[in-house]
Amino acid sequence: MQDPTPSDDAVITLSKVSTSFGEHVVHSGIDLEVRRGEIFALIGGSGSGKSTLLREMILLHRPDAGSIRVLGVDLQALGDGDADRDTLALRQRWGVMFQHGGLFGSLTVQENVGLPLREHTGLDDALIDEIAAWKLAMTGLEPQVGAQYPSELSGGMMKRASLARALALDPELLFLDEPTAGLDPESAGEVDQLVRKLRDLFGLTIVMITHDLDLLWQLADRVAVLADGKVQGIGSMSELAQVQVDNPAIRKFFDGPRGRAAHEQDKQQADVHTSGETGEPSWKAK
Ligand SMILES: Nc1ncnc2c1ncn2[C@@H]1O[C@H](COP(=O)(O)OP(=O)(O)OP(=O)(O)O)[C@@H](O)[C@H]1O
Repeated sequence: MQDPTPSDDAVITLSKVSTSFGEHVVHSGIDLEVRRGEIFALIGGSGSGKSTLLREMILLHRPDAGSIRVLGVDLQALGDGDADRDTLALRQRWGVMFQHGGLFGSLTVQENVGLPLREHTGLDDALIDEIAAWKLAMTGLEPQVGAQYPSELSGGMMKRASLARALALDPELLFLDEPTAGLDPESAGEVDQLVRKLRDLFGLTIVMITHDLDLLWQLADRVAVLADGKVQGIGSMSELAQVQVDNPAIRKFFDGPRGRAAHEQDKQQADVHTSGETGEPSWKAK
């Protein structure tokens, strides 16, 4: 299931990454690869080190050992801090949507979305506003939302605004931390479709952390399961569903009512496809 040789289209490569906090070992030799254009998910129980790994990929934390290459750049070779020119250049090639949005409460939505452009480009204010309005439209927000403050937004709108900001600099790579957490099923389904659309339209590579099994079955091309400091398995959800029988760490995600329900939905989808029916599969109607 796991591809042992690094492929030419690798956008992120982790090799023997180890991380500890004091005596607490979080990662002990993580190897994985994210390929261009795929939607790659990191899953694992609480405390398994998903967020730490994501933070390491975006230069917010340095591992104790091992190497991480992102977009062809060896992160260890970069200098510390934002003042380093290469670090700054690399940061501009990815966008991050944080779990709680990470929007500044004192700025309007449009100002939040325009912030990366103000920080990293010499564009004038009028052009920045225009680009920010376009990014908001891309994520399905009405133009008037730009004048609102984050506290006035619903959870789903907040996720969209945060996504618009992550897209501000036209990134090649997008990191999504729990993109559907805290959303009702309808809003979660809309975020799912939006992320898929963005990938298809712009060829983005997407790395996400999620506990949302529906999202995993519907959106993720490949999934890495973290447990006990290691990657326990990497593959499509269907592939993981096959191997979970022999691996208790992976089985956890398929056991329990939510896991079984999501798996059932996948099987129903397969049945719809093989029976030749057309239209939206039943599991889409959440
Ligand atoms: N800055 C830190 N200092 C000390 N310990 C930390 C720090 N950051 C993370 N940890 C510990 O590392 C472990 C992994 O944390 P991490 O947040 O990466 O897990 P996670 O898989 O994302 O969990 P969750 O699903 O609950 O968000 C946890 O035990 C956490 O307490």
